[in-house]
This record gives sequence, structure tokens and C-alpha cells, in this order.
Amino acid sequence: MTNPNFEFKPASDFIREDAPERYIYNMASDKHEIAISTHDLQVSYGDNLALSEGDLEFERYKITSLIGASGSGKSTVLRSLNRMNDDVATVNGQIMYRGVDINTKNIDVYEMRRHIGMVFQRPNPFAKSIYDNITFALTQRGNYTKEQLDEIVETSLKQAALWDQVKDELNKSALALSGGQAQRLVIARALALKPDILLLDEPSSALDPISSAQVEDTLIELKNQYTIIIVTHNMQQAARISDYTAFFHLGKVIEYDLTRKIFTRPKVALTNDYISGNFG
Ligand SMILES: Nc1ncnc2c1ncn2[C@@H]1O[C@H](COP(=O)(O)OP(=O)(O)OP(=O)(O)O)[C@@H](O)[C@H]1O
Repeated sequence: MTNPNFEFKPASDFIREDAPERYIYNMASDKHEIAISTHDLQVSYGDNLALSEGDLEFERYKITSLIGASGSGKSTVLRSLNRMNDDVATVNGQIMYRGVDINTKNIDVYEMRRHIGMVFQRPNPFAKSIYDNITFALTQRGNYTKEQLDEIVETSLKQAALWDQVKDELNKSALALSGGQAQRLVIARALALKPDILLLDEPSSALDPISSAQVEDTLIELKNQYTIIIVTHNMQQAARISDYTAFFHLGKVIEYDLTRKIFTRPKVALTNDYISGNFG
């Protein structure tokens, strides 16, 4: 006989904050090459613990999307990966890159950011020519001949799929570019430093659908040579471009798996609720 006092609760109600139902893909067991990983990462803004547990591994030459509701900690993780949070947050734990914990005081942060570049939500070209946008950071910290700079400008613009559109007007102001072109210029600017890892924080959310598709195509092209980690609110975008997806909720990674599994057979009820638009 049915117990009249029994009340059915949705699965998400059973998730305890201290031990949420979760599933993390075990990358190490499959011998994937890891580009960067975090261990016991905890990030606080004052008293607010924005990321309370973060053990994540990012596979080399893959695109990993970080998804989750607003405030769930995605940007906090992304920004911590190249120390953009240093001045605003307390970041504890290890961030291992090429055998080095880059979350320690003796790291040259500027040098590290040449390896781990960042592209932000709004295209932010400098008020300089297209050419100078790409060469600016290089000329600040190194000696390059004009021929070397020309070559870097051409290669990075080609990689960012912008060369054909701007090759005859490299001296034009970058501020005259369209949103999609400007974002690809910013990607080219990051690539000019020859990074290993590219971090992108909602890189196409401020763009129209055509420009956004161009940026997505660019990222898919780039993953042959770069490890890409992207924060996105656009579920279709995550499903289209990424190999892995990590779902964040209240500062924790709830599910991290192959993208096709997250979007077709998520293992955690909360992930399913999120991707099917039932919350957030
Ligand atoms: N610079 C900051 N100062 C204080 N609190 C911050 C700062 N940046 C983020 N937070 C807080 O940290 C928590 C996580 O924020 P975070 O930006 O990482 O979330 P998110 O998942 O990237 O959200 P969104 O999708 O809106 O960008 C939130 O509670 C947010 O208010």
C-alpha cells in the first residue's frame, strides 16, 4: 500500500550542498594529455566563497565549455587560470601548467600570460591601427624586425580568419571594424603572443548571429594548435564547438563530461534541468 505521508521530491531537492550529486569524467584514466589543471581551487571575493571546490583537468587541443547559471563561478575559474583575479580575489589551491604551479608568488605573471591568453566578452581593440593592435604587446617586451612583425601579423590574422578581409587596410583604425571582425582581431592579438591556451569569456555574446558563427568557426579551426577554454551561456554554441563541457552550480562543478554526453545523456538531474532550461 502507498504510504500517504510519502511526498515525492524532485531529484534536485536531494542534493546536499556539502555533497552534491555529481559526475566528473576521469580524464587521467584515459591517458589524455592535460594542458592545465586545477587542484583544490578555492576563490573568495571578500567573504563570498565564489568557488568552493575546483578539481578540473583540461585536455590539450580540445575545446572545453564552462556552462551554468549566472553567478555559478564559471568566469571565476576562467579568470583564475591566468591570474586575472589576483587583485580582486583570494585564490587558493594549485593551478598546474607544464609541471609548474602558476598560482604561486614567484611566477612572472606577464610571462605566464603569453602562454595562457584571454579574450573577453566585448571586443576591446586598442585605439590603434589593425597592425599595431597585433604588434603592440610584442614590441613592448621584445626586439623584433619589421619583417618578423609583418610575418606575425599575417599569420595571426590568418589564424583568426580575418586576413582576407583586412590585408589591404592594415593601417586602418581597429575601431572601424565590425563587432565580429573586432573580436577576431582581439583573438589574433592574443594569438600573436603564441599562447598554448586560449581562455575566452563569452566571446560572442555581444555579437550578431553571423559574427558569432564566424568566431565559432575560427575557434574550431584553432583547436588543432591551441587548447581552448570558453565560458558560454549559449547552449547551442557549447554543443556545437566543444569537446568537453563542465556544468557549474553554486561555485561547484556538478558534471564534467564529453559534450555529447552532457547534452544527450547527462548523469546528474541538475545538469538536465539546466540544459533543458528549467532553471537559471
Ligand atoms: N570582482 C568581483 N567582486 C566581487 N564578487 C565577485 C566578483 N566577480 C564575481 N563575483 C561573485 O562571484 C560569484 C561567481 O561569479 P562569476 O562571475 O564567476 O559567475 P559566472 O558563472 O561567470 O556568472 P556570469 O555568467 O553572470 O558571468 C558571484 O556571486 C559573483 O557575484
